[in-house]
Amino acid sequence: MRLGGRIAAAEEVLQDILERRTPVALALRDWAKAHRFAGSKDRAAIGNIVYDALRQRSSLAFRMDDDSPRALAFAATVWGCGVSLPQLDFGDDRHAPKPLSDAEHANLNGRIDLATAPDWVRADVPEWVWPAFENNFTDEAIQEGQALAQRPSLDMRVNTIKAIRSDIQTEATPTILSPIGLRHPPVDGFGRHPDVQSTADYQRGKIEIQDEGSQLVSLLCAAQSGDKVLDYCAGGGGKSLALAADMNNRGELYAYDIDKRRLAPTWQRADRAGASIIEVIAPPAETLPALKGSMDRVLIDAPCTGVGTWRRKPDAKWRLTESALERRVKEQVTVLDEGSQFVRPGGYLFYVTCSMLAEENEAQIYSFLERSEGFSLLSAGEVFEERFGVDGPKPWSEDGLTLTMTPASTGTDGFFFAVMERQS
Ligand SMILES: C[S@@+](CC[C@H](N)C(=O)[O-])C[C@H]1O[C@@H](n2cnc3c(N)ncnc32)[C@H](O)[C@@H]1O
Repeated sequence: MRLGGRIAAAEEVLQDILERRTPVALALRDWAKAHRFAGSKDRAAIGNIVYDALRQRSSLAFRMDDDSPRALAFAATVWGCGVSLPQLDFGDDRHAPKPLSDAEHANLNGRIDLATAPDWVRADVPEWVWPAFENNFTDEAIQEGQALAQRPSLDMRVNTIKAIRSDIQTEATPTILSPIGLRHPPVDGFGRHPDVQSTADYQRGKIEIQDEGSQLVSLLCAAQSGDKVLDYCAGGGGKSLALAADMNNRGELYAYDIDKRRLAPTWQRADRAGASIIEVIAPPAETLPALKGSMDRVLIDAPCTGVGTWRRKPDAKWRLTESALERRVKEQVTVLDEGSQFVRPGGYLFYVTCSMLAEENEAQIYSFLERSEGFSLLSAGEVFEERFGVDGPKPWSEDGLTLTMTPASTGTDGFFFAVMERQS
């Protein structure tokens, strides 16, 4: 396919996403199925235009004075993928979109200054979420929003049950904070990340794909060999696998989730990683109640809005609603109340979200501490410095105790982390 055909295809996919609310990955897959002639480079280029358009939807629409899929596709091609204006002369390409109008041309040439846009537009954060961002990040709120609208890196965690970082055959470079992370930087232009899953190291379980932020929160749980640990919202087992490695595959590690289907890949993933200490507890979870009050560590990786992952799931940013946020907040209350019952006196409760909204984070922890007896909040900042040193990038901390990692501050996905000790 030539450039014109790729832009037209991106426009079609964006239309599907914006008008029919189709999730981005599904829309791209459906398009590829219906257009089998498109090669892998075409699919990558179309994907980049579409993802960039969604990441920066409000600022691109402002600069184009138009929020149509066509305007977004052209804007993302130029400002996201680095295509120059003369390249947009499609000549005889009959699959190309119709030629640019004078106004479109002028806008792509920078006629409208983004500096004149409202802050939420410059930050590419939905207008209704913006007050929460400003409240959290004050003078740096625009920078934080903009960092969430950039392309992400592809991070891997070295599975220390099977390998050390220097064993891995890769062009990826060591991550700054995580001592067991490797990173492929964000791709440029129409590029794509290497297919990590087809490498021998991946297939032998030596590496997992896991954002550095997710690695860091798992390491911050400081799980020790021989501990009894419960991963209460284990999902597909990403953090359970990281905890098992940190425990040197010794001890007891239970992976529970209310959703059986989400848990399902965990058995196979644990097998590949050699993480034999993971015991999956799937609903109806008859063995779960017997664990109450006996865990050294309980991790609650709570259901959340996923604001911190907007770089990877930019369609979720524009789909998020206040009622969805309210639902998540209620679920967080439930998982905290349920999961905390498993901590033994003297044990630790970890609360993690991949959100950057105080309502799901600090506010959730403070309300838990008020309604439940026997837990006290410890300083996650001290643990962070102990594990990752004092010289590297620093997360945010509103209260000096909990931590919020963000793309702008730590170069990771956004993650909130709090640690509490159960006294009695
Ligand atoms: C953020 S995801 C977990 C991701 C996972 N820990 C990982 O690292 O891949 C949150 C999970 O919480 C689960 N969940 C929601 N309500 C729950 C409840 N009441 N009890 C247990 N799990 C719950 C969801 O099914 C979802 O899989």
